Amino acid sequence: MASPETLKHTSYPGPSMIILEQLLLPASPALMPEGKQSLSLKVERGETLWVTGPAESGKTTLLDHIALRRRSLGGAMTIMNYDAGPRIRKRTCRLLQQRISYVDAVPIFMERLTLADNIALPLELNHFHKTDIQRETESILRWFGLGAHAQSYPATLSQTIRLKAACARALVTQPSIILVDEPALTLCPDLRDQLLTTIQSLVTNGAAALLATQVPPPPDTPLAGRVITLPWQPDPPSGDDMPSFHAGSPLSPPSPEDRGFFS
Ligand SMILES: Nc1ncnc2c1ncn2[C@@H]1O[C@H](COP(=O)(O)OP(=O)(O)OP(=O)(O)O)[C@@H](O)[C@H]1O
Repeated sequence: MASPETLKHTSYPGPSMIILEQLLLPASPALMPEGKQSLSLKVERGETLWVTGPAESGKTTLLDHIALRRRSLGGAMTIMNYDAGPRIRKRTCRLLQQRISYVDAVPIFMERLTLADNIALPLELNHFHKTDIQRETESILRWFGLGAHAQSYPATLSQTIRLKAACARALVTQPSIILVDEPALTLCPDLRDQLLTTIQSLVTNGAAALLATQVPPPPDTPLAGRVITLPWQPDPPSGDDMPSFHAGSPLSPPSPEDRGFFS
């Protein structure tokens, strides 16, 4: 099989998947006097970070920045050892986005494609071989119990099924960074538990996950991790003023060549 054009883990040997240095994010003026906050943090390989906070505290905006969907208002961002700030090259941005998956609040589908074809799309964009695409797509459809909807069109499906499909599409490539916004974590308890269990396996293999919710995760969550609260109120500096969250060893992130994960 031709090797897909992707970022191999050897190109980012350090343990940090994400480094934010005084990244300027908006927040409701009702929460932050100037309507903005400055966030510095590191997220390591094999780490889960729960991003909590009230409505309009900047959770979605933070995920959008890490997904490289928004230009930052200021500060610096490094993703997998690449400068992901305003001067990021188009090619680097495209390659990083192939390793970042985002289950956003209102997932958008190609409405003229079936659910199965929508889920296969990230594999096609990563130039996987046809037989691999078929096998991986069928596996993840089964994994998320979406087999009966495989040939349906997204517009004909309920919101829960669309969110399930968005989760399948986000995870089919076994990404290095997984971002999940609130609805997939709150709409349906069964979906939430299955999603968190699946992400836990990817995190154990070295991925990093950021999950946004208004309320902190319950103690019995299948995906334990560090919790931060927005809007960000940094502690007074004490030597190293950047909080560094070390959880787990610097494992290699899962590679797209690892087969059968969802079988
Ligand atoms: N493009 C933008 N330009 C300026 N301000 C923005 C932009 N997008 C969002 N905001 C503001 O940033 C603040 C944070 O919004 P965000 O959607 O990140 O909040 P949230 O914590 O995800 O909220 P919720 O829990 O309600 O989803 C809000 O006050 C919003 O109005």
